[in-house]
Parts: sequence; C-alpha cells; structure tokens
Amino acid sequence: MALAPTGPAAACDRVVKTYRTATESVTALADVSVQVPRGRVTCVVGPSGSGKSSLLRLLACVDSPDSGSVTVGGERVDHLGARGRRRLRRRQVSYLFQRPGDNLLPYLTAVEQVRLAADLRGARVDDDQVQQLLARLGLAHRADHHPVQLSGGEQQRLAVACGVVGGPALVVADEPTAELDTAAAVRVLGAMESLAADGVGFVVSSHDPRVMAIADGFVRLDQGRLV
Ligand SMILES: Nc1ncnc2c1ncn2[C@@H]1O[C@H](COP(=O)(O)OP(=O)(O)OP(=O)(O)O)[C@@H](O)[C@H]1O
Repeated sequence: MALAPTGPAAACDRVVKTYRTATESVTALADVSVQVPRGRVTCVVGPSGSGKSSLLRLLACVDSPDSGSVTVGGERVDHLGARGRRRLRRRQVSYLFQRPGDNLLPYLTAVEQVRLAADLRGARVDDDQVQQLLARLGLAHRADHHPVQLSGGEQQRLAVACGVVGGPALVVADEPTAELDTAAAVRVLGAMESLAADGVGFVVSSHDPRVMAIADGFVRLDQGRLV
C-alpha cells in the first residue's frame, strides 16, 4: 500500500521577489515564510498590492524567487528552470482562475474535462472515479454537458474537480468566488472544504468573507511582508 504523502503541500522560506522595470524596482515579497498544510484551506489576505498574487505565483511554480526557497509536494522548486517548473506543476499543482470559464475548455464535456486533467497529471482514474467525483460536487447530472450549458457556480465546481483529480499536492485559487453569487460561492467553498479533507492543500487569495469563513489558516500580507 502506498504511504500517504507527509509534510506540507507547499512552503516557502524567506522568499524575496523583486520586479524590475526600466525605471523602477518593486519588492513585492520581502522575507516571507509560509506553510500550506495538506488537508487544509489557507487564505492569503492583504490590501491591493501587498503581494498576494506574487506569493501565489511562487507557490504555483509559475515564477521563481530572487532568493529563499520554495517547496511543493516535498520537492525544492526555486532552483528549477521554466521547463522543470512546468513538469512539476503538471503533476503537483492546479491553478484556479477567478473567472470560471477560464478554467475549462469549451469543447469538452464535464467528464472529458476531468479525464483530461487526470491524464495531464499522469494519473490513472477510471470512469467510476470520475463519476463519483462529479457526484460529490453535485454535478452528476451535468456529466455530459459542455461549459456553456453550466452555470458559473457549476463551472467553478467542475474546475475544482479538475483541480483535485489525480491528487496534486496543491490547489492555488485566485479569488475563486469573485464572480459568483452567494449561493454558488457557498457550494464552491463547500466543495473545496470537503475535498481538502482528502489531503490536498488549498491556498486561496481572497477578500471574500465567505472564503475567510471556511479557511483553516491565514497568511496576512502588507507591503510584501507578513503581518
Ligand atoms: N510584473 C510586474 N512588474 C512590476 N511590478 C509588479 C509586477 N507584478 C506585480 N508588481 C508589483 O508588485 C507589488 C505586489 O503585486 P501583487 O500583484 O503581488 O499584489 P496583490 O496583493 O496580488 O494585489 P491585488 O490585490 O491588487 O491583485 C505591487 O506593487 C505591484 O504593482
């Protein structure tokens, strides 16, 4: 029997991230250390420009820090080049965009989206598992529907299904409820909460009190520093 992975889903230690343009240099993250535990929802909060997206981009292996370390699924990623990050990202990280439609391919049905996400992650998932996951997210009756036939909330729940299928270490979500009404947001958050319990770590940037209400832990940033 395979042992369940241990250690945090992701972590960064004393990371610094500075953006340089022709005219200025902005330190978006200064000496930031964070742990995203498995099985939990961690919420990143802070005013506009405080570094939330920069932190998510490092944890999602989209970007690398100037200094400090980043670990995802137990692997150091800060020293990897773009190709190495892409490879690790495919297996270990999902990224959920704010706009539900941006997370899905318009020409695939719900079942096909989940299967494709599993395939890209190199995971073996049979039809029953896909159906069970969709049922768990209240999407059993939508299995053969395309995104255009789904509400925004259903699309976002489907995106969550794609995000967790195949067992990545980390799901990164940037304002995942910003485009949803309260009823839809509550169902998406319920799905995230329940799926986190299976062992994936969710890290969510949000100003939404509904997200904060389900968070197990917080990362508070101000001007690129933990507060
Ligand atoms: N590509 C970039 N080039 C230059 N500066 C950048 C770049 N990306 C972000 N910044 C700057 O880094 C700082 C942190 O930005 P970041 O987007 O991480 O903050 P945020 O907390 O996510 O903001 P918001 O809530 O408005 O999305 C800001 O001062 C921003 O202007």
